[in-house]
Amino acid sequence: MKMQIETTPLPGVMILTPKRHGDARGFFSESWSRETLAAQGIELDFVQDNHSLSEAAPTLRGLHFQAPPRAQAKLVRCGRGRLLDVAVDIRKGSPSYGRWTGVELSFGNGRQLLVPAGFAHGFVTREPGTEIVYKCTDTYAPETEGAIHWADPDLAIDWDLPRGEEPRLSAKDAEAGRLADLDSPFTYEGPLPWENRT
Ligand SMILES: Cc1cn([C@H]2C[C@H](O)[C@@H](COP(=O)(O)OP(=O)(O)O[C@H]3O[C@H](C)C(=O)[C@H](O)[C@H]3O)O2)c(=O)[nH]c1=O
Repeated sequence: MKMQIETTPLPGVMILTPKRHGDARGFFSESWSRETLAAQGIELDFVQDNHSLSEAAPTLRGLHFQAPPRAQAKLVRCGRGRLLDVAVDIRKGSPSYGRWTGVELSFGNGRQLLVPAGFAHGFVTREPGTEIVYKCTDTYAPETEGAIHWADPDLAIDWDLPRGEEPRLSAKDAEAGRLADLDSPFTYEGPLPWENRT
């Protein structure tokens, strides 16, 4: 099996873990293959790869999204270090609207998180020098970007921060508003194709 596919408590958000072919040199893995995912009902065409380094820990980036028609699904993995990756359902009318899930991604566990369009995405790093790499199904469109505050009390995300430590943030993220004050540009259109297959 090339890719282990697991559900999370948040419908539509999936954990994809590629098989690592180990040998005396180290390992090889296919981190993404359109064919492998399509066979599981996950037909996504990625058009941009992103890579960011966060020097200090905890650094928190998010919660971000691009609005339709430039919405992005993302396939996220941790190239170096360790992070908690978080997705929030912001599709109006969704049975899981406003719910979040968090999964630890690390170079060690090789896990990847599939964040569908319609979900806000953010992460907090757990080691210095953590790198994140992720594929997106649309290109960068800053005019469509939206943000939700990482500590939105209605979301009540448990970022599991070290006691009393404030995360390093961008000014944009520090000033983000609450989901309740956002007219989300996303509307629930029913279960995602892969929700009923796994
Ligand atoms: C997202 C993006 C940014 N940039 C430029 C714009 C700024 O000059 C610089 C940093 O951008 P920003 O502060 O928005 O980067 P992050 O805070 O890491 O934002 C990302 O973090 C969360 C977790 C995400 O899921 C999104 O991909 C994205 O919003 O990179 C680009 O040139 N292309 C891009 O696609």
